[in-house]
Amino acid sequence: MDVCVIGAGYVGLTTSTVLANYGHQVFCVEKQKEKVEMLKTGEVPIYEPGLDTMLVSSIEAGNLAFTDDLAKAVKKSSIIFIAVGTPQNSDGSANLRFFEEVINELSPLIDTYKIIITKSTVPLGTNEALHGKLLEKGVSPENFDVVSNPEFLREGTAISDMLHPDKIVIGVKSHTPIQILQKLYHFIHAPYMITSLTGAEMIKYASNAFLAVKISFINELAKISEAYNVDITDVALGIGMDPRIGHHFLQAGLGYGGSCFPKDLAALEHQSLKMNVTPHILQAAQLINNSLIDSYLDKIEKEIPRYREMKITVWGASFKPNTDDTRHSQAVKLIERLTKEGCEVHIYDPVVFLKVENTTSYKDMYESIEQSDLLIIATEWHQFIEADWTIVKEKMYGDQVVDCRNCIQPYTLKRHGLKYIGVARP
Ligand SMILES: NC(=O)C1=CN([C@@H]2O[C@H](COP(=O)(O)OP(=O)(O)OC[C@H]3O[C@@H](n4cnc5c(N)ncnc54)[C@H](O)[C@@H]3O)[C@@H](O)[C@H]2O)C=CC1
Ligand SMILES: O=C(O)[C@H]1O[C@H](OP(=O)(O)OP(=O)(O)OC[C@H]2O[C@@H](n3ccc(=O)[nH]c3=O)[C@H](O)[C@@H]2O)[C@H](O)[C@@H](O)[C@@H]1O
Repeated sequence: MDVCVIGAGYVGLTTSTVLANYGHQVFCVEKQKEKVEMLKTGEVPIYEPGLDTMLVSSIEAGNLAFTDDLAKAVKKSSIIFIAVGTPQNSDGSANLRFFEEVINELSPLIDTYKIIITKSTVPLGTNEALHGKLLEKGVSPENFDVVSNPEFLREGTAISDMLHPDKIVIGVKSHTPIQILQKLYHFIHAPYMITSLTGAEMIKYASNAFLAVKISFINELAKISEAYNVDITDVALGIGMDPRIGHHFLQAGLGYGGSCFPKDLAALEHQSLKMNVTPHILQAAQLINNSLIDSYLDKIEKEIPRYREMKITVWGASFKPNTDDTRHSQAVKLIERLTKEGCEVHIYDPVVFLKVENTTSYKDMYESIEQSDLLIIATEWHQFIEADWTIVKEKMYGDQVVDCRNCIQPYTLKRHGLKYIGVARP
């Protein structure tokens, strides 16, 4: 099938590459010219394991092309994905500027039947409004169907998540496009969840909100557990054994970040308040998440009152392991706070070379801890969990390690003469 994907971010690139890899003819349209030029040579602007190899082989097979020419791509395609960003406005609402720009550019180009699929996460009612707008702009109703097909991939495992999702959510106004979508996704074996356009939008927000609430729940329990000298990792393991609860998203620590959870919770809260519904749980989840950096700083101050005069190394800058994305990264926020407090901050991340004023970034993990008084682990990269603690002990001046992700066994550090500070890990 001939497909046009608008937006070459995480979602657009993964969608384009996977569809092209399974035999579809894909045009990926990106408005940033330098990004297009880079992608044409097979260079991927983001760190996403496995994406570069699949992208290059799709280009070589002649199934994937990059362009900034929307008109050309739309003309050749019967299926159009919108995968542009929907960032956060200062009042918490979703900013639909990019989405609306696409609709304005797209509508005059629709002169034969096209399925317009929204992959971007958009507020409730956006796809209904899109349908109305296209009619208003004079697009013939026979020439299009709008589909809301939200994406559930995670950064770091984007390809595998897209190939093996637990469901495909399809929001429609009419059943006409469903069979075509099933053909498009012939290589994915997952149940279809068919609902209304707005139902699909809500499923997407609800999924992210539920996962974020789960994280804030375990972080609240971690605070209570700490007060009672209970190990939160035991609690997470214990409650997770109940299949109704499950083990996922019960890792206590510095909280959630990234390009989606913070903005999607804020957007859902905004949509809820707009309808005079107070979203107590969503508000509490955000409140807890926003308190976590302070909690760790209080903890550090309690254990090491002179920490502001110290040389501190932070391991981790990305919002989670296996990505170079630092959008809304709790690690970066922590680094910025430490710098503001006057600490001398040194940083190492396996893929991010962070540039923050008054900090020093390193390309070598062990070099970054030379003569450090304190080591803070802010992102649970595998390299940190598997660190050689003998080297760490030798190189550091101090002996304290703050594990903001509860990702290291306390006794591993103790065995090497290092002091472990986690949350609720007696
Ligand atoms: N990042 C993720 O893991 C996931 C993101 N989402 C949602 O998918 C959407 C996209 O997210 P990302 O891929 O992270 O966004 P992104 O911000 O990384 O990439 C969006 C791309 O679209 C391009 N763009 C903007 N306007 C354009 C236009 N008029 N024509 C052509 N290209 C244009 C931008 O230049 C940018 O390269 C968002 O709504 C997000 O909430 C959903 C699931 C996962
Ligand atoms: O809409 C989106 O963009 C995506 O948002 C998340 O994916 P992602 O942001 O890539 O990352 P996650 O693995 O969900 O982690 C999000 C944040 O939660 C934190 N987290 C996760 C799990 C946990 O137990 N504890 C915890 O603090 C991570 O460190 C990270 O900062 C969702 O998991 C995806 O399903 C969704 O498609």
